[in-house]
Amino acid sequence: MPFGKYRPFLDTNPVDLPDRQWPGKRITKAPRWLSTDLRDGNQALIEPMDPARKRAMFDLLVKMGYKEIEIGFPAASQTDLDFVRSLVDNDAVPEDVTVSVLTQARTDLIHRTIDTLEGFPRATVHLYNATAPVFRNVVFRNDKEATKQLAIDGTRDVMDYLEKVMDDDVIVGYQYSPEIFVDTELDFALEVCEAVMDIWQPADDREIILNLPSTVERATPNVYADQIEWMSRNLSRREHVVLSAHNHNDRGTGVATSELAMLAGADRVEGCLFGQGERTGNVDLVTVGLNLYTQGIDPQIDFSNIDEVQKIVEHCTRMETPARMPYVGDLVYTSFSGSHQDAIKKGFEARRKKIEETGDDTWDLPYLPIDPADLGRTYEAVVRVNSQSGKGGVAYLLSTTKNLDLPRRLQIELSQIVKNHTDASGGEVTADELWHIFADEYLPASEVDGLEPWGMYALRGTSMTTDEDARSHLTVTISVSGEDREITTSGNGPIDAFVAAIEQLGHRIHVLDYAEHALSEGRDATAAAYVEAEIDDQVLWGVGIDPSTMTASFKSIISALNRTRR
Ligand SMILES: CC(=O)SCCNC(=O)CCNC(=O)[C@H](O)C(C)(C)COP(=O)(O)OP(=O)(O)OC[C@H]1O[C@@H](n2cnc3c(N)ncnc32)[C@H](O)[C@@H]1OP(=O)(O)O
Ligand SMILES: CC(C)C(=O)C(=O)O
Repeated sequence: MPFGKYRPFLDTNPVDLPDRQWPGKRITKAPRWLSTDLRDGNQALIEPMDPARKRAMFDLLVKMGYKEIEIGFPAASQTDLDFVRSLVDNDAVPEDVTVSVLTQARTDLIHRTIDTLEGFPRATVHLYNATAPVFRNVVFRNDKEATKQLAIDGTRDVMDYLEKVMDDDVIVGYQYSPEIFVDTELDFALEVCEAVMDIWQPADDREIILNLPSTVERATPNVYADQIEWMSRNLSRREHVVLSAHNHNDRGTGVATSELAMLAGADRVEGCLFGQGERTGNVDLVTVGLNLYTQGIDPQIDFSNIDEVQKIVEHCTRMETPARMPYVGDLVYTSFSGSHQDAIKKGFEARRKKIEETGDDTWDLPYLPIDPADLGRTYEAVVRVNSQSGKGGVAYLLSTTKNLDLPRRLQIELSQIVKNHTDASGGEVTADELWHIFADEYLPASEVDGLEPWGMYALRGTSMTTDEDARSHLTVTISVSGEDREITTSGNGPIDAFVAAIEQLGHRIHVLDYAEHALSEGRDATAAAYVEAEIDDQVLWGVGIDPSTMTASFKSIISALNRTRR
């Protein structure tokens, strides 16, 4: 491949900042956010949003807490213009939300854009022109002076027209973007921004937003951070400047670029939900916001129902969210692989214990950087089982879906049985399928839908008394190949007595391990019993489930016994 035709970005765009400060900084608060879903996001859609979709997107952004929303490029089309007007006509903009509209630096477009703002109590006019060399040379065929003049004239046009048509009580802010800031010579970008400020005259209560886009992402994020810090240090009237980052994702590092920009002095971040936008998209506001959240910083945005956000965005944009999309993709809280599942299962157990014992709910779970529950996701999907899974995953799934708390060696035994299935099918075993595999193997007499009862032995009835020496006297009816046999025995406890009954059927049986627990609470509680037994030289587990703990334990022995003959 002819890589020689590309040049290192820093060869053409060096940044002289040997004493850069941003690497030593920390992000401590959320930036000001601007959502450009309805503008940069919308202009990149195969099918731009219709009015109903735009309104659904706008309402979502408001509900999530975005306070600055770019609602379109009203001079672009009647649809864009009608939508802007519909927000005023329907009184849809809450008092604490400022809408923003984009325009090129062309007088007719500026006038048309400002005309659409009639009736808004507050708004931002956003003007852009390209300042980068390739645009100056190829697109505009302008030199530096003419390029700067376009920005100056555009700004003056905005101010003059606002003065002419706007009521005094309307608050109109101003945003200027030198397009492809990253490709523009830094001193020239600064010169243009200063010239724009000379016209706008930022002051107390008259801020200016200087938005410095990586319109096309072309270098590593540290280079953009250097550029932002350089601008932040060199801009005059810095206290009246809102320095804004507008990052695209062409190299796949849009999020890192915005984050480093915050370290470097950006006060504001523009982007789109789930990274919609031109080409590879604008920076994903959800990821940047939730990255802050996972550092204990309030993003000031409500992500607590991420699935609803996803549903509405997918409806509005007609774009699907990839399964690996940070924080929202279908698979991002899911582990298939054994060691991950094992660690997650142990992590959840340790967390439960820590909260019970100390009340400390600090999040510290292996492989899960965020608590899925915070985003409205359930834990159910956290662990899924396929041929890469181990005992931990299988046990986790049975524990979360059926409350079964399997002893460790039973987990190992079951995991092998499940592996045989996954190796044969090659695919995933759902929680339902896992339950069927488990029930078919360990609950031969179960009434689980779709399973045929099987096994030579079945428990039909029991009656037990205990004498004053605590000896158990048991009469038990066991079906043997369809024929009921009543056996009377006694022992040092119910299990001992039941083992004696099994021995009367001609088996050698020795109980190695036993565990039981309640599956549910209350008067109709059910119990699960697990037994590991050596029966006629085979060592294996049995499981019993019954409202009576004693019957559950007998069923577990019958389960193991049947399994020796399967
Ligand atoms: C990086 C970004 O995302 S910027 C936003 C981009 N978004 C969009 O373009 C979506 C909306 N745009 C549109 O609907 C149309 O482009 C319109 C209505 C704004 C203008 O349409 P047209 O008048 O047909 O012009 P067209 O889009 O072809 O623009 C190219 C002309 O505008 C000039 N131009 C481009 N950008 C700017 C600007 N920011 N300021 C001033 N002039 C500009 C070009 O130099 C070119 O001039 P020329 O015709 O003299 O060569
Ligand atoms: C208009 C500007 C901010 C833009 O969208 C870009 O440069 O990507």
